[in-house]
Amino acid sequence: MSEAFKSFRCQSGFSSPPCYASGIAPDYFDPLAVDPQQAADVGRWRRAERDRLRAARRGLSIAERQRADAALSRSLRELLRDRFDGARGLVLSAYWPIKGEPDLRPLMTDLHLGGVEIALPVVETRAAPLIFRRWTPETRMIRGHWNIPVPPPEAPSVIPAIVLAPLLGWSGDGFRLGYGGGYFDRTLAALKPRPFAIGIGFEAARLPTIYPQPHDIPLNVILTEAGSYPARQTG
Ligand SMILES: Nc1nc2c(c(=O)[nH]1)N(C=O)[C@@H](CNc1ccc(C(=O)N[C@@H](CCC(=O)O)C(=O)O)cc1)CN2
Ligand SMILES: Nc1ncnc2c1ncn2[C@@H]1O[C@H](COP(=O)(O)OP(=O)(O)OP(=O)(O)O)[C@@H](O)[C@H]1O
Repeated sequence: MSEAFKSFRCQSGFSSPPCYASGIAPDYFDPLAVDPQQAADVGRWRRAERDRLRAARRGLSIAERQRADAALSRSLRELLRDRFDGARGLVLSAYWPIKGEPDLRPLMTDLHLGGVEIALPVVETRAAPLIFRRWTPETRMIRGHWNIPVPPPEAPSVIPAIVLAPLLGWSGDGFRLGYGGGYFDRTLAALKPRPFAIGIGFEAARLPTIYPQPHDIPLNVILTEAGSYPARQTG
């Protein structure tokens, strides 16, 4: 018996299949459950869409961005007020904008001053769930994986109740296309209880579908500069 399997043995010493099943993490994602040909086709389509969407986003003017950032900040504030009583005392994971993502940093500061605990995602281990570190306007950021600015290791690690997920692409049924690392899906799959996930993106990045795969987890709501799309009531 391999070392890995030994650790799943029942207390009683029996090693029946149900016993193994109880030892497998409920968020385990089985790559063999996916048709490899279909997964390869979707992967190719997603890579092409990511390139197209990144180019389209680069084409937005400064004025269009500023209008979208202001509209998104307003509707996020309203959502937090209506659904979370303002989220005072809750941990909200935001993001440090890269590659033309909507910039909500002024709102991060306002929320912090209003008593919301702000965190930022950090890739600490590749191809693993993200961790989250506390951010305040005084935090001195360092360069993390992919050069994304992140809080330093001294910043306390926290578990968010609400997570903002920047969208490269999105669909009306609540699915997200990101940069292809699978980080948000892994993180939402691993966190118990699952945080309330809010997608933040541009209206123009809407797709008819992202061809959801078994690992894709829909967001609870998607906000764009043009509206709010309630995908799921709870996670
Ligand atoms: N501003 C911001 N911060 C964020 C995210 C985000 O989308 N936006 N993330 C949201 O998740 C996490 C970082 N996401 C990442 C996603 C992909 C790769 C990456 O290495 N991409 C490879 C392709 C990977 C593959 O295809 O397997 C590449 O583009 O070369 C890195 C970080 C955490 N922080
Ligand atoms: N829960 C999971 N467990 C294991 N692997 C996963 C999980 N979720 C996603 N992945 C892997 O990550 C890869 C990329 O996923 P996907 O195309 O959905 O990325 P993405 O959501 O656009 O990326 P990101 O969230 O980093 O911006 C998938 O091919 C999948 O194999």
